Amino acid sequence: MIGHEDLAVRTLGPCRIDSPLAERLAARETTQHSVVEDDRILFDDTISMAGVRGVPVEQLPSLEPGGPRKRIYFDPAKTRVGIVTCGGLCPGLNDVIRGLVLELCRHYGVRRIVGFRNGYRGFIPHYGEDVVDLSPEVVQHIDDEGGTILGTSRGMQDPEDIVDALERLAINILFVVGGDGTIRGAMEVVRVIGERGLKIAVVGIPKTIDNDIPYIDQSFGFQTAMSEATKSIHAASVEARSAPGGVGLVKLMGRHSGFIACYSVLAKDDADYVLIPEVPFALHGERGFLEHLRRRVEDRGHAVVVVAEGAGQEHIDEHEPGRDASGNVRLGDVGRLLRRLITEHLDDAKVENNVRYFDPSYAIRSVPANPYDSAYCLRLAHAAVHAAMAGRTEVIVARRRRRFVHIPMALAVSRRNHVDPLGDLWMSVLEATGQPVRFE
Ligand SMILES: Nc1ncnc2c1ncn2[C@@H]1O[C@H](COP(=O)(O)OP(=O)(O)OP(=O)(O)O)[C@@H](O)[C@H]1O
Ligand SMILES: O=P(O)(O)OC[C@H]1O[C@](O)(CO)[C@@H](O)[C@@H]1O
Ligand SMILES: [Mg+2]
Repeated sequence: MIGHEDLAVRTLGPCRIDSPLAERLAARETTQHSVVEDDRILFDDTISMAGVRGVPVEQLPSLEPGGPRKRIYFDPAKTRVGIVTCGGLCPGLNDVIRGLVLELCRHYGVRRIVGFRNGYRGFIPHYGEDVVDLSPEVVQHIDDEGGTILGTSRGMQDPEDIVDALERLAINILFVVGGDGTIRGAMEVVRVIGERGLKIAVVGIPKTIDNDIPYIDQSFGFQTAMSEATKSIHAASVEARSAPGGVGLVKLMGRHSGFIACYSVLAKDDADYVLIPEVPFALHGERGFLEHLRRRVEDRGHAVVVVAEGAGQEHIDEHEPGRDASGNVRLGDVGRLLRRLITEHLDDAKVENNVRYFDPSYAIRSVPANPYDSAYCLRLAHAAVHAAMAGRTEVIVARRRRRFVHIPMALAVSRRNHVDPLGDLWMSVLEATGQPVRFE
């Protein structure tokens, strides 16, 4: 069970400097829409969960609220900031970079901001990467484009080398934008910073189109990515309905978590089956997926199947599970497997079929953020700047139950966010598709 110690946020030291934002904060109080800096946000959100702890309300586990502080740790005029984006692309990365730079410059008066190129390798001398000076002029319109103007990469880098680079450039604050791997990397950087007795804040803005970071409502870019995915589901549905025995099969990203598959199917409400990593399924047999699909095609003349890339890995025998440069497991291609098996199964059963396979792949994550995600990215960037200027370190900023909070990095990587097979989301998917609870 999560306790106080899991939620404690590290700070570099006392905040002794008046914030340039102090005047704006004078009239703030905790309301339904804001939480003042010395209040706390309860971790549990049901009476039953809070009740089992059996402690008075002020002793319940709680999170530090995000947002501006009246007094800050860093002197803006003497603060130098670095920004890095790591891991896979995600809509909104440029919005986050832009938001960080604008908030730092315009509201805090920080003038020296650099971007490191191509993820953590941008710190390492032998790659020969330059650093990019980031100013409001440079970032003003970067949100019109997908991707990240800084570039990104996978692959391990030595945290000692990273901290060497921070020291060489006299960086006081490092913002890391990335997923679980990036946050683990940042924790290593924090460890070395501590060993060298440096006062450098490291603040993360969590990024993952898979939505697999825990304890947060939803990661930025997810809404854009799932909206893009609905286009392929629509196309699959049109193809399926337009051919005898039409089967539209769509494979979507989602290594360990099937959120994109679930939400895009709910948005389109055209799919008959959703297969996700969290819910294993049998392929063969009377109650297996293939036989159910055959009946559906015979009854209705067509079907649409959406599969998350991490689903059904146990069915892929010929696959050698290698790892990518960051150590992430390389998945077998469940989409191609299903395309073959569905065709064979319908052929064997003498059911006329036309299987159309869609793999939108990177197309869902390389687009610019939609307006909702852009606004979300900007607010996360603001929260990250407030946290860092107040000397918070080894934290990510996040929105949890619609409140901006600081979550210790260790907690953010302590587990993965999954679609709960017993939860509301999966229930909604089952209702929308009409598929059985299990294929067994
Ligand atoms: N276990 C780890 N320990 C230290 N650093 C790590 C670790 N895993 C990854 N990193 C660092 O973080 C970077 C990004 O990690 P990774 O490629 O796994 O992407 P990610 O941040 O998890 O994002 P995505 O959601 O796209 O997977 C890597 O290039 C590597 O430098
Ligand atoms: O960019 P790469 O290394 O091909 O990684 C693809 C993976 O990255 C993710 O988009 C997560 O960032 C996964 O959904 C996908 O499996
Ligand atoms: Mg990852």
